[in-house]
Amino acid sequence: MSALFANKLSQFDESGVLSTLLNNLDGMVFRYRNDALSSMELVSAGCQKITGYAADHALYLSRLSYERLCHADDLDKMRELIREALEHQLPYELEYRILHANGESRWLWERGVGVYNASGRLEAVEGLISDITARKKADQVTLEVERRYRSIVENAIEGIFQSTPQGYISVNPALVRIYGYGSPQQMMAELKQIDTQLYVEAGRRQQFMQLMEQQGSVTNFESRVYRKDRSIIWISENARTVYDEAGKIMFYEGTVEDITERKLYEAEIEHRASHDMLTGLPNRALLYERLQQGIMQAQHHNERLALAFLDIDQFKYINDSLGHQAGDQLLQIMSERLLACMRDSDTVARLGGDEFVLILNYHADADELDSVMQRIRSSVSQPCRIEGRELTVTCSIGISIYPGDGDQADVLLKNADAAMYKAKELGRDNYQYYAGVLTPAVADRLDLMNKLRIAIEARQLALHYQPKIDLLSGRIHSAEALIRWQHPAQGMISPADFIPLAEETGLIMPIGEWVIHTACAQAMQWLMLGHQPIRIAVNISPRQLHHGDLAQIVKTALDETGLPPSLLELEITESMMMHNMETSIATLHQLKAMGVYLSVDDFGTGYASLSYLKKFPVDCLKIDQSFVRDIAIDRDDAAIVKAIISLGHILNLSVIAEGVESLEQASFLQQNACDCAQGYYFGRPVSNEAFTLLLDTPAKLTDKDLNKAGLKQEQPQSASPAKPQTHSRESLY
Ligand SMILES: Nc1nc2c(ncn2[C@@H]2O[C@@H]3COP(=O)(O)O[C@H]4[C@@H](O)[C@H](n5cnc6c(=O)[nH]c(N)nc65)O[C@@H]4COP(=O)(O)O[C@H]3[C@H]2O)c(=O)[nH]1
Repeated sequence: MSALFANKLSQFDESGVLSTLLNNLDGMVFRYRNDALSSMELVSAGCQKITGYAADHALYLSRLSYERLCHADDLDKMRELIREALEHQLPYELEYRILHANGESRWLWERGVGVYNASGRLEAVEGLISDITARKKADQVTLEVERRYRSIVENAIEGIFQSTPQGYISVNPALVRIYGYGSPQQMMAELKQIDTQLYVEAGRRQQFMQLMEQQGSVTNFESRVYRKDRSIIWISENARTVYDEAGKIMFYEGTVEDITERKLYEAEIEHRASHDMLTGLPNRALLYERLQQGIMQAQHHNERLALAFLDIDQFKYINDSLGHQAGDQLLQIMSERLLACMRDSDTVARLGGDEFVLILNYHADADELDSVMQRIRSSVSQPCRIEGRELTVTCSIGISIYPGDGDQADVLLKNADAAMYKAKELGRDNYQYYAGVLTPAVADRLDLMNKLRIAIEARQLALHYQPKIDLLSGRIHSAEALIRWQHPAQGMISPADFIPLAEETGLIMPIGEWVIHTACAQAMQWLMLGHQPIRIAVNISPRQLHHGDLAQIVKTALDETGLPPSLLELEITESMMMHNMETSIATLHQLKAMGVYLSVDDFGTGYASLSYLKKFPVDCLKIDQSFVRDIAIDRDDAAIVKAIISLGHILNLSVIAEGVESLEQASFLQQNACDCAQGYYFGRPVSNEAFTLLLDTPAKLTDKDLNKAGLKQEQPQSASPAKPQTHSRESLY
């Protein structure tokens, strides 16, 4: 310590205790007089550390000298503050920067107080100065962190908020934008009742606060909210509760994301999955859901529910004759009309095609339902303009009612469908209630239809084969494939029972395709096994000829199985060919061009005439079994059969008779130059295994048989049969 400083101190502290204390202080104690130079009376040793200069340095002979170390920017403020405090006899406190002897800038904190005499005049100023550089730096860092934080908050794309149960305490510009306000201040001032002003769903804010209280946070809390202009958007909130030291909730803070676009997209995807694209109506999946809900509700309230199955009567005709676009337009018009007839709480769904299903919440009596059905019928049958034409259609409706007609969605639908079918049977353009229409016949039919739907996949269908015999050689010449349905519970079901149903429901398309493919594969197998070439005949139904792509299906089957086209025969009834003649002729020409063999089935039962027959590229006439049955005893039938044989030969067609059950019938046909015959007499339809065995064994129509009837001349096996008739007989290839 310098001599000067020690001297000064000793004036105050004779014992030295005070000077030791002051010099050990982590700061610098000072006292200067209130004279012209502000002469220093006391500066403690801390001066060295704080300023880098020794306390008794000439510099400190006056306060003014000390002030030269001060940062120019802080000096005036410092002086002014001290002057004002002293003038009012108050202590002062200030912070300023100085230049340390080592060239560094330091922050100092100074606290001073004036010393006044009895008359109140300022005698001296004394005080303490400490180095607060470290704290200032820390403050700076804190400030920087805060600045950065603020910048993140201000510039975030997500909305950020702090709120209390009473309202917002801070919000960022993004949130202000999301909620459509002008500024954070405006938003916080106007949006006071968050629960009612913001959330669309009542009680949503309470749920938010409850979760915050229970879990301390919420994640992806999705809600619909009102913007300032009352438009509605979807938001997702993530927030946490901030507690004070005592564990009391101070506020909630969190982020808000506008998820409206995502929600709209999700809604669109959901809509597509549950609605029909053409009409926008609920589809089958949504119908089931609504129906199940409706049933539950009706059950709960002990009410009834009506389900109406509606089918547009002439739709197929319009679709076929005017084209799909016209059909689509008609369906759109119909769906709008149906919607207009229903209440908002009811459902109109489209199952596909021209089938609509309506769910009616049905509170009142049957009259109410009747009047709705009348309204629907009259609305559907109003004329509509499609592609410049005026069209009028009608509809058939079947109605089932919960709980009387079923308490399961499936059952109600099935029963409404049955009732609709009844309405169709009763001449269309009417509606029928299920109760009362379910005759055993209808029930059986529905049952059969449902079973048939799964028959192919369940491998319950099989083909049996019936031989067709060449009457000249007595040998198997070809085979007719006849479908068999082996039902696990019901046993063998006759095609006569299910083929018409399959035709009506459209199931004939997959079934028919399966038959063609299986028959081709079988004939090819026989060929591969080394048997003589056996032509396989397949029955074609009207829908296959008129609505499917028969030529393509046949081509695919031939390509896939490798069967030569000439070994495939298609049997088409004459009535089928007469209907929709132009399409029929075109399809038959396509098939003929491929090399497929074509026969007219059930010949003689339709309206075929010579002139028509000439137009069709057919190879063979098949005389219907109703004429064959009595040829031996009925002269008329015998005459008809003879005439058909002649007619066929005149047209250069082969002729076959079906339903041949006796030797007499076979003899008659042979005598009258019929080329082939088929019937129980020669062989019943049998399984493929049995038919393969048949091919290995001699023909049933043995030489002995034919000789007995005086028909057959013995002929060597290898020799080709003589041609007794004048008409040509095509070769198998
Ligand atoms: N009384 C008597 N009947 C005989 C005799 N010989 C054969 N039949 C039977 O007469 C039917 C001949 O077939 P269809 O006239 O085409 O009549 C067929 C045909 O229209 C249809 N069908 C059968 N299989 C198919 C198929 O795969 N596709 C299509 N679309 N229809 C088929 O079902 C009808 C009935 O078939 P099936 O019950 O197999 O009955 C067969 C056959 O078993 C006989 O000597 N006497």
